[in-house]
Amino acid sequence: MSDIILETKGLTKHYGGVHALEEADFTLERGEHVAIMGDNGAGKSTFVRQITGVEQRTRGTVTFDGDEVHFAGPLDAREAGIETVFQTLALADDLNVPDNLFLGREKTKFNWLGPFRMLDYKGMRGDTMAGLEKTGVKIPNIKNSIANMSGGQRQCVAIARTATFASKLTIMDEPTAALGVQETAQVENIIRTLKEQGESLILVSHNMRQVFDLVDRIIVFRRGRICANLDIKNSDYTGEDVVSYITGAKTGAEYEGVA
Ligand SMILES: Nc1ncnc2c1ncn2[C@@H]1O[C@H](COP(=O)(O)OP(=O)(O)OP(=O)(O)O)[C@@H](O)[C@H]1O
Repeated sequence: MSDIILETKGLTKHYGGVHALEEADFTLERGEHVAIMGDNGAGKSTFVRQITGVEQRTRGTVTFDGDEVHFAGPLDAREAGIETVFQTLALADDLNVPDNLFLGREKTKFNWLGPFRMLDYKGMRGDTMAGLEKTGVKIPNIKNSIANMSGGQRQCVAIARTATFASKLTIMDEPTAALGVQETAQVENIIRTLKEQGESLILVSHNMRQVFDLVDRIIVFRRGRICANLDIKNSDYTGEDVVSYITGAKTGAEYEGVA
């Protein structure tokens, strides 16, 4: 089994004349936590959308868990083992926690009373509880609809999907952007738990403290291109260095010192 869980080569996305993503070469090792940083409009979300099947790339390759992949949509990516927590949470307000977690991939069981399969509510509740426990998320009552939960709780539910489905890669696009201090701390704790469990993670974030706290490596995007690859665990890069790459004051750290 290769140590690389995700690799992109020459990944490019043009929206008409807008070159949102240009020739992105990127690798993520199994169990590694990498942050993607960059100014507004730098191409971070575009990069995530090409990996998660939300959009079809203009060109380039994506290799996931050893296979070159062309996801037709987000469900395809999910089935392959990529769980994404988007900025817009993609949770259904009127549904409860298990229904949200299993939306689009409901668990069914054989119905002895008829010829059809039926929804396995008990099984889904059990798996939900296990997923929440694994990530340390505390939700008072999983049967409550999502609409009655705080922003932080909702975010935790979205993240708990990762543990429930034993995904191979979690991608979070600014998971704490809309959260308060306590809720942010809760989400960050879950990310630490995922690290301890060996989960691979891509974290899109503007929060320098958070990134230095949580990840092994920072990738900086600028004007659609990867302009820096900074191994922050094994070097003395500072937040100032990262800002210099984000603004373009510094250049030339693409895949420096990393295979
Ligand atoms: N559907 C689209 N159609 C046309 N242009 C787009 C589309 N989506 C993104 N863009 C453009 O592509 C560029 C990259 O956008 P993207 O959303 O990836 O940036 P970002 O780094 O995620 O920014 P932010 O931090 O603000 O979320 C921007 O110039 C944006 O206007």
